[in-house]
Amino acid sequence: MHDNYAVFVDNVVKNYGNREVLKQLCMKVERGTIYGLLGASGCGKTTLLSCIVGRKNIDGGEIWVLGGKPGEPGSGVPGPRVGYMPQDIALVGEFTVKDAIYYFGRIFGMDESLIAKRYRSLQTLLELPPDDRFLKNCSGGQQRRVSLAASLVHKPELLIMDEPTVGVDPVLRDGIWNHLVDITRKENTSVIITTHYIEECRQANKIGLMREGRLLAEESPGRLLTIFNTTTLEEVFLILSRRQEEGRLTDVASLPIADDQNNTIVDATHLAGSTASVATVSTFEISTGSTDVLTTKPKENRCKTKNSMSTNRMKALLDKNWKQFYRNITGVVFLLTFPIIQTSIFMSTVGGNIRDIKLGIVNDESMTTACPNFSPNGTAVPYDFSSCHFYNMSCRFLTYLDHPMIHKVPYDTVEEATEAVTHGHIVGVLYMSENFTGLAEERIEKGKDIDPVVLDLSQIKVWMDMSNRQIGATLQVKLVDLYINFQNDLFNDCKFIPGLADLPIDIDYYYGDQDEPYTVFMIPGSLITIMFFMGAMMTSQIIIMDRHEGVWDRSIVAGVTSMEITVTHLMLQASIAIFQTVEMLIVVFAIYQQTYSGSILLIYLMVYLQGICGMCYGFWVSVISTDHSMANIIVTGAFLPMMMLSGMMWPTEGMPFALRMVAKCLPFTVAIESLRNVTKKGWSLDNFEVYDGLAISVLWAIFFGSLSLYLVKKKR
Ligand SMILES: Nc1ncnc2c1ncn2[C@@H]1O[C@H](COP(=O)(O)OP(=O)(O)OP(=O)(O)O)[C@@H](O)[C@H]1O
Repeated sequence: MHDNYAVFVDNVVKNYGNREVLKQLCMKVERGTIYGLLGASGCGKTTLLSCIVGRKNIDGGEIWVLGGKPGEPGSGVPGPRVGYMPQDIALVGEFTVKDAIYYFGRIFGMDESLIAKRYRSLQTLLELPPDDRFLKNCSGGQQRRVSLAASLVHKPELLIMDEPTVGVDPVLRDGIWNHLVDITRKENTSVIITTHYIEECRQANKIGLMREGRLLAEESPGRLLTIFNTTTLEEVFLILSRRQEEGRLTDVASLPIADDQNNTIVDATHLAGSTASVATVSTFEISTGSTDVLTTKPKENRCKTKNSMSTNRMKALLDKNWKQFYRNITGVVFLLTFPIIQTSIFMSTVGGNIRDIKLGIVNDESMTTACPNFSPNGTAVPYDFSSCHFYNMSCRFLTYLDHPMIHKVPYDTVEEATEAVTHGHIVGVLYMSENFTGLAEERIEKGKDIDPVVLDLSQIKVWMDMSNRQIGATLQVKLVDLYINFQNDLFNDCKFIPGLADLPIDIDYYYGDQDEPYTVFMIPGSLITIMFFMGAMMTSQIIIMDRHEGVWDRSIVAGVTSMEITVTHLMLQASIAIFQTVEMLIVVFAIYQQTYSGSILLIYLMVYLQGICGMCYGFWVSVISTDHSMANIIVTGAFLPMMMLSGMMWPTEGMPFALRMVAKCLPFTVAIESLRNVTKKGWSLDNFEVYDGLAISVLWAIFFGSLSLYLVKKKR
């Protein structure tokens, strides 16, 4: 029975949360007819059409389209048997008029010459703007006409249009209606059209008057006018709406039902006393009235509707994505310069040598930090094999503080200097006592027999402001280093055994060295996090844009699969990521001349895979987000915790055990460690600790990708 109808809607219920929008709605659209769906804004027309084209799931009842249920084999949707013009323009702003029509033509599997032919005829029919005009530069009405042309290009069996004539010139509107009448007659096309202009529906074979999720009546316009004895459909609608308010809607069911065998349409225009479009309507016969048409088998598919991935559709999608990308110059500039800017900023700001730390000097021995005319020559004089006379040791030591990191600020007293620390003018105070030289000599002379008071006074005292730990700790380490240098040189002058001044612990380095800047530790983390979050941001934004513009839904109705859309998006972005990865590596290893030990190809692969992983994560974010703002919040909100847990700034060994285990499972904790193993240790894929970094990127990419595809299919 359902085969007899283009669309058969049976007791359909649709809820948005607790709100019932479609209430046991029934609707029958015979093949080869025009069905006008009328109703006030918000009554559920768009929802009903979305359910018919399979973009929204229903909560009750059944829908049959061209003999099958939407989304199931044998139905017309999704696929080229249906032409769908949604309420929104649902086209890519970066498309030209011609691109838009060709995009859908290709998706529908038409060959280029056929698309060209159809395009020319639609151009004339719909007075389309010039070929090369970008849609974003077209007026709303022009965009709507292009959108209509896109739904007509493949001559579908069923045409579903959500308010196609809004903002269209009356003459052109009349032309569109004439065309619709023409294709229903000549090609047996079935048409469902919603409109706010109730009276234009006089040319429909049947109209459905919809209110608050229900059809008040479903009848030919002429019969409605006769039954209610009115001159306009507006009046009919008003009468029915009042009856619904009064709870007398049952009366509608008792209306005389249109005789299916009645082949002649009532001349509605004549009844209305209007002259508009008389010719078309009065001579038009309902082709669906005849039994043979009602039972006609669906037309054989002119275009293939396979659900598997199709090369043609993939090509069309890739072409669309590419045009969307390169015609958006701001986007291109951003995507290609962002990695360079980010990496350069990181390299220039993190781990660099700290300079000019203000250190207060109180030197009670010489009463000045300048130590005028000071020369270290002759300040350490050996006089036997085990002794040495010292002169002006405080000045000698201060010469070692002539280092770019330290800016010496002289103070007369410790109190003054401490005051300066409390006001943040300096970060520490270094003090040497009045008899510093003598005490230093005694300290060396007496060794283990030294008086503890002398030992204490012979020390260089330093008070540090450690509120900025990084500066305080750096200065502290530097002071110890400089003191060891000072003592080594001193002992050398005294002809003591070389190395006596060294710490009694000899540290050698397998990988890296003591002076390696902090930047080196951070590089793997920064490369991986920049790449990951750039991929996530790029993908989530582009996919959400596609969804919001309605291009995604429209393409799906046209027969494109979610998998094809996703794969083609990822293909383009993965190509962009190839360049972005190259740029980042050039900045780090060529411009900033950081050294690396392992294979550069492996380094490249590890960073690149994190970009892919980020893209899949971005895809997931786009699926669970309702809009750009939500996606931004999720991506940026996750950035800090993931970065903290990644061990890029502080080793994971510093975390509680349970948290460390969680951190290790995240996408880039292990990946960063693996990358560090390659860059610093030169390890290859033979080492599990490199291999696991690659594996975790791939596994997370697969996880996010599959989860997103599942959610996309489920969420309708
Ligand atoms: N995704 C959604 N979530 C929740 N409510 C929704 C959603 N989409 C639509 N609605 C609500 O469902 C009702 C029916 O909306 P629908 O868009 O189908 O109406 P319509 O008749 O097409 O209106 P219009 O002619 O203005 O487009 C409206 O009240 C709308 O606010």
